[in-house]
Amino acid sequence: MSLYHEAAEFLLAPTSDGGSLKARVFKKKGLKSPPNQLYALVLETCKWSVVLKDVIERAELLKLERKLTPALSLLLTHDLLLAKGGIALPQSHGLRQSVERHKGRLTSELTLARLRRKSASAEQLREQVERASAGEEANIPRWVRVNALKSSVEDQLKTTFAAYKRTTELQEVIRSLPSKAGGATRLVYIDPHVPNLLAVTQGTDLTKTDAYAAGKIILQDKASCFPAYLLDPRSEDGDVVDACAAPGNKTTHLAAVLHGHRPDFESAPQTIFAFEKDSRRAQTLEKMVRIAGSRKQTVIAPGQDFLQVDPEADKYKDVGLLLLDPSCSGSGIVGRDSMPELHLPDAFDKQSQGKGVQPPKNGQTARKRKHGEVEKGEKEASQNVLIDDEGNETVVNSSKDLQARLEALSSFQLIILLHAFKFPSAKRITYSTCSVHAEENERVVMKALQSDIARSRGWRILRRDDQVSGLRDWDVRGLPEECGGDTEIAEGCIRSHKGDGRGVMGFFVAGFVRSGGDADGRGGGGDDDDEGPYLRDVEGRIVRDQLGMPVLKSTGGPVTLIARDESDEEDDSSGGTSDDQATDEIEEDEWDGFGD
Ligand SMILES: C[S@@+](CC[C@H](N)C(=O)[O-])C[C@H]1O[C@@H](n2cnc3c(N)ncnc32)[C@H](O)[C@@H]1O
Repeated sequence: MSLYHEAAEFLLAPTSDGGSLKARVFKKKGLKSPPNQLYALVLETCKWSVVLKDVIERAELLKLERKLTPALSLLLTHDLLLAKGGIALPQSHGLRQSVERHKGRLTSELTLARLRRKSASAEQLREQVERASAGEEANIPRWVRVNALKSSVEDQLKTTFAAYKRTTELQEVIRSLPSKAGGATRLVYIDPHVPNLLAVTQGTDLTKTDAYAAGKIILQDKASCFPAYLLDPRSEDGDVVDACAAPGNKTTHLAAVLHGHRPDFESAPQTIFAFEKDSRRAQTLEKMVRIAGSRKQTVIAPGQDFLQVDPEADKYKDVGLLLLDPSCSGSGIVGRDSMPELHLPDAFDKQSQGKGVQPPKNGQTARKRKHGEVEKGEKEASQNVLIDDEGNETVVNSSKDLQARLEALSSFQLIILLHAFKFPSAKRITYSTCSVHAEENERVVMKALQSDIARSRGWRILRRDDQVSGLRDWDVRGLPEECGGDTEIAEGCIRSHKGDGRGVMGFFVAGFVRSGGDADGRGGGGDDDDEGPYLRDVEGRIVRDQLGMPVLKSTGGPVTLIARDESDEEDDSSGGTSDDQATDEIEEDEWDGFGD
């Protein structure tokens, strides 16, 4: 079967058959064509179908070539007029000839279609098509976290984004489109909430940049950066746990925040324990941590279920902070199925007879139809597929199914949170999901706060006033009605909504702190320890001796100076050079999709 026949099948299949286009193409067994090529062809044809339908109908292609189906005519015309290499079939191939012999007519119809759309150039028409097909992704810029372990915002503005124009308006970035003619329309914006975060014009493949290959930039949605920033790990906080770590966006962010908070004196080494139950995903985590330059301080436990970890074990005795980002419904993720609306040209019999919709022939339809819309007879009932943040698909036929799925997820999420409460020295925890459902968010928080373990160990919500400044200023908060009307808890919860103009995905994060030791009188952080081991003045500044060394609460004396050995801080690059990082590229979906 040719590339075009395989592509036609995907073009016409309802999206409810197995999730996103990407998932459907890449998971399909026995394909003859390379999945990358197939995916690009179907997606691009779909984007252009609104223009190409017009071109094909006006050129009467289906009247002149009776053997061509509407789907094949779209795919072949797309490649003939818009693909660099033209139609990917031998010159003598019948399908190729059936379209190529009308090249003159089709080309002039494309020009006329462009002029009808008031586009001054082919480039402008392309921009129009991109914008029209972008769906909910049209409201999102490309978020780029500059990895403080390897680079800085200043560095990146001078290098990777040197051709970009600075703007202070996020909306301008969202509306901008890359121009092939130059960098004039490519914009960069420095985020005011999360340190080291940039928003840039969508549409440029940043995974091809040196900075990406070298781990200097990480493609991560803004909201996905909230948990590590909210947890705010510092040198005095001890070890850190990332309980559900792959693919590693937040693990590497934790390392970067820690690095940014390094005191100017030698402090105890800190370990990030990164647990990941799924061994395959743990490999991606390993790769990401290595590329990001934090492999040395991260202990990865591949295949390790966090719930099987003993909080009382000696090696976790110094764990002061935990980041929990468990599996969730993924309902806040933007662009899970980014397939644009398909516009099929009318079949010839309809065009000539002008008699309304003709019955579909051979799986073709004779009218515009939306993806996922199923012709009667093709399938009895349409199914909805819920794709979670790990890409797993669950068929959800009714609201009852959805409720059952949410119940299962939220019970697991609560168990993870209660398990984290048990770590004896823990003093701060963040809990996050990329779900929009209160069942997985505020309701889990409320149940956790009401649990026996929370009460006995003194866990409470991290109040808005006590949060890091960027998130204190973020004004989208939890739902009071889901927090039993408790505004302190609702205000402590942080939400983000897709499509609200802030350019982010749907997300939720809450922080927990301990306000006392546990029933056994064991340490814990609590208010007394919130400020860490150093003496602070009334304004919260660390008290220093005459030489500028911080004074320890425990001894009343200054910290002993040990020269920092810079060589210890070198990246662990032994695992891979930037060359192999470039070829060994992490799939973008995994890089920023699951965890977002
Ligand atoms: C939402 S994803 C985490 C995304 C990640 N925090 C990031 O930002 O890149 C959830 C991950 O938790 C893992 N997971 C689920 N249950 C787990 C458990 N009990 N112990 C450890 N990992 C678990 C899943 O395999 C999945 O990789």
